[in-house]
Amino acid sequence: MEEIDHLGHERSKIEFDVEAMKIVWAGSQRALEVSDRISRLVASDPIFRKDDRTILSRKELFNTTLRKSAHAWKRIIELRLTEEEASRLRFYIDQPAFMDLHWGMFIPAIKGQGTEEQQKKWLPLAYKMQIIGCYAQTELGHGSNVQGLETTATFDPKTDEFILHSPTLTSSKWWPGGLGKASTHALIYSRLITDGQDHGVHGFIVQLRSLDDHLPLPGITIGDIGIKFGNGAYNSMDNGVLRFDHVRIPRDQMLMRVSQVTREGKYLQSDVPRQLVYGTMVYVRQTIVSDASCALSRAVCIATRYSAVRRQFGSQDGGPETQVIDYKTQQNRLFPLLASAYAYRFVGEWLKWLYTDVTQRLQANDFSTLPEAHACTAGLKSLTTSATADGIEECRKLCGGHGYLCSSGLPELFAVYIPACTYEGDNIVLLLQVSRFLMKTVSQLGSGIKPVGTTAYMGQVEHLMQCHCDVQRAEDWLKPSVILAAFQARAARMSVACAQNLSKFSSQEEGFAELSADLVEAAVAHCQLIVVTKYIEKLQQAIPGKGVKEQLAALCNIYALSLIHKHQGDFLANGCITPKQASLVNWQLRSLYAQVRPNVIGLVDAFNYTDHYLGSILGRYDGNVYPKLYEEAWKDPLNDSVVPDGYHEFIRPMLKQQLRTARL
Ligand SMILES: CCCCC/C=C\C/C=C\C/C=C\C/C=C\C/C=C/C(=O)SCCNC(=O)CCNC(=O)[C@H](O)C(C)(C)COP(=O)(O)OP(=O)(O)OC[C@H]1O[C@@H](n2cnc3c(N)ncnc32)[C@H](O)[C@@H]1OP(=O)(O)O
Ligand SMILES: Cc1cc2nc3c(=O)[nH]c(=O)nc-3n(C[C@H](O)[C@H](O)[C@H](O)COP(=O)(O)OP(=O)(O)OC[C@H]3O[C@@H](n4cnc5c(N)ncnc54)[C@H](O)[C@@H]3O)c2cc1C
Repeated sequence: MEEIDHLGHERSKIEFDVEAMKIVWAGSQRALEVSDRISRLVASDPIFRKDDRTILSRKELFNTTLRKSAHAWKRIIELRLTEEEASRLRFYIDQPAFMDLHWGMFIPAIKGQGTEEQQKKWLPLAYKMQIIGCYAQTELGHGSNVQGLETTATFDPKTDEFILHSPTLTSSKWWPGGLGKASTHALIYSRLITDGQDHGVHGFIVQLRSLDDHLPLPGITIGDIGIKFGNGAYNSMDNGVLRFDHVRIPRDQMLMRVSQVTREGKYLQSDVPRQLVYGTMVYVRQTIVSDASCALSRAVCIATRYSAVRRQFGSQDGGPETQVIDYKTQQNRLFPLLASAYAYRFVGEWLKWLYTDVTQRLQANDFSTLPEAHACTAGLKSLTTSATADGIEECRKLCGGHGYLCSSGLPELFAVYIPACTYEGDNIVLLLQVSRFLMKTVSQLGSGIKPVGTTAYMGQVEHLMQCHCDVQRAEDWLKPSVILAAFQARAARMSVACAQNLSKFSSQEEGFAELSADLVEAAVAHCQLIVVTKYIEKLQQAIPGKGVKEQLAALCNIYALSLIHKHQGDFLANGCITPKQASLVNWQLRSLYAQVRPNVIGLVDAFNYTDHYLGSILGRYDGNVYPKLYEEAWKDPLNDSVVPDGYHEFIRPMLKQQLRTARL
């Protein structure tokens, strides 16, 4: 039987080349080919099914994690997948697992902080999965404050070993993914003590479990920390707890690229900055920005397709009701999220370039761009994950009641995504790092040090403090120079205001504590400017395909103008725009919504997500929502029997008792 495309009418209206847009979204023709091939491979393999995840018990769910990970590894070997293909495989399997931490943090940490010798010893074992590693930094008592970690690694010159110890309950390692049940090894961040002196936090490779029977090694207490938010979701991950009781490891298991301990127990610091110990977090924060575009685009794809299928009110003469996507309020909530998904994609691409550049410089002992890389990764991780978490929840609401069903895919996506606002650095703590960087930049203005990179705009601070926005008609808001000037003026004015207010305090520390809410807002303004700038720069490149650039430009304008609307308090209070110009933003936004409306199904089709990956009845490619929702309801285990288990024990006696009481 021929399949009906319930969204066919929508697809017939699309004004741009969707296939060309798929290439832009994927990054290149080759990346699209890899993504497409691997997503189909996953979708067609029954071991990777995920439609039952929300009803499995924790043990069953974890068992599927193990099965899927082992099967994925088998396929990687059999098909000789490249690193890129293997990473796509993990992405499309779409189930958080210990493998993420092994490949995503354990290996990068050894690469970034290990000496050549250490890399030679450990990386081949890790690459062949002969050991499984995790990243164990956070403790029960400290996560954000890394310098406050309490686990100790004390050098014993007699035996040439470090003794790992957990001196307090709060020093127990707590949260590391993969630690609870799967890992054989961990990168333990602990205080280095030599000759009674505390040298602060350093990384150590520690074996936790036997490679023969997986039992914990002597002196090690280890387990899972318990069930987390939401059904399914992040519960496939074995986040763990770990305590050491005087566990000995050889000296050469301290990662020694940044600093070394000699055979005699002497502590040596190399030229490499200490902050490199935090390097793995910079790497992962960068990947999290691209991940945000994936999570948001997934939610937006579901909400957009469903909004085109769903009809409510507005029927005239028995004709069809209005598609909810045609309500301006729906567009005003949904289209800025669609635009944000594209914006985060492009800023993620740029951040990847920045990270690659800083890594190459570090290898050549050029550390000059490290502060900028830290501020950008911290700030953009914070901005994009907060907006994505809120955006997923907004998409759920955009789908009305059906969005609350697990079969919409949105509750699980929300539950699995929201910890991104916390892991790899709490989002507020990270924004405070950005504001520190901004305050330093402002304090150096006029000292001869020219601001570069993402703070280069501060070089024109005098102009930015008094310039006026050049908008008279709504269409003027479409000029990239006008948008950039408004965002630059807002960011510069907010940072300068914070710096001026800070100078009123007797100490910098007191000022930072008192003004931290304002500092966070200044950091957000700076990060939004980066996203807008990188999107505009993307549009300056050649982008092939009929109508593709026009659609991307419309989305860029929607992204920027919806932010101006949302934060108009900042723009107005700082005198960057007038109330009249703020109202022209809304006029222009409405016109942009009308421009993209016929194309929105094409813009979400361009993500090229399979129905398996989306995991949503509401977001099905064919829009065949109602029959599938109806069918799905009958699969619920509660519907296995017509009369529920427990009827005779609980319902019947209640009913009978009421009957007796009524008769009395
Ligand atoms: C089959 C294939 C599979 C493939 C898999 C592929 C990919 C998967 C990828 C990844 C997995 C992704 C997700 C998995 C999910 C979850 C994992 C979660 C893991 C974790 O959460 S790990 C723990 C993370 N913890 C944190 O982020 C803690 C946050 N806190 C900090 O970062 C710091 O403590 C702090 C807040 C920055 C403060 O540090 P402190 O030492 O006190 O510093 P300051 O005094 O404030 O600053 C001193 C100085 O240093 C600069 N600085 C700080 N941090 C950095 C840095 N990271 N890099 C460079 N410089 C830094 C700071 O700016 C100051 O500079 P000054 O010039 O001002 O002195
Ligand atoms: C799902 C998940 C997976 C994780 N995986 C790992 C892992 O693999 N390995 C690992 O080592 N860790 C992991 N973590 C731990 C994670 O990195 C930390 O939880 C995170 O860094 C936040 O630290 P915290 O819990 O100490 O929060 P806290 O710092 O205690 O935050 C609590 C509140 O205090 C506020 N706050 C804290 N400091 C300040 C300040 N200076 N100024 C203003 N406000 C402040 C925060 O904004 C927040 O609102 C994971 C966590 C989660 C949730």
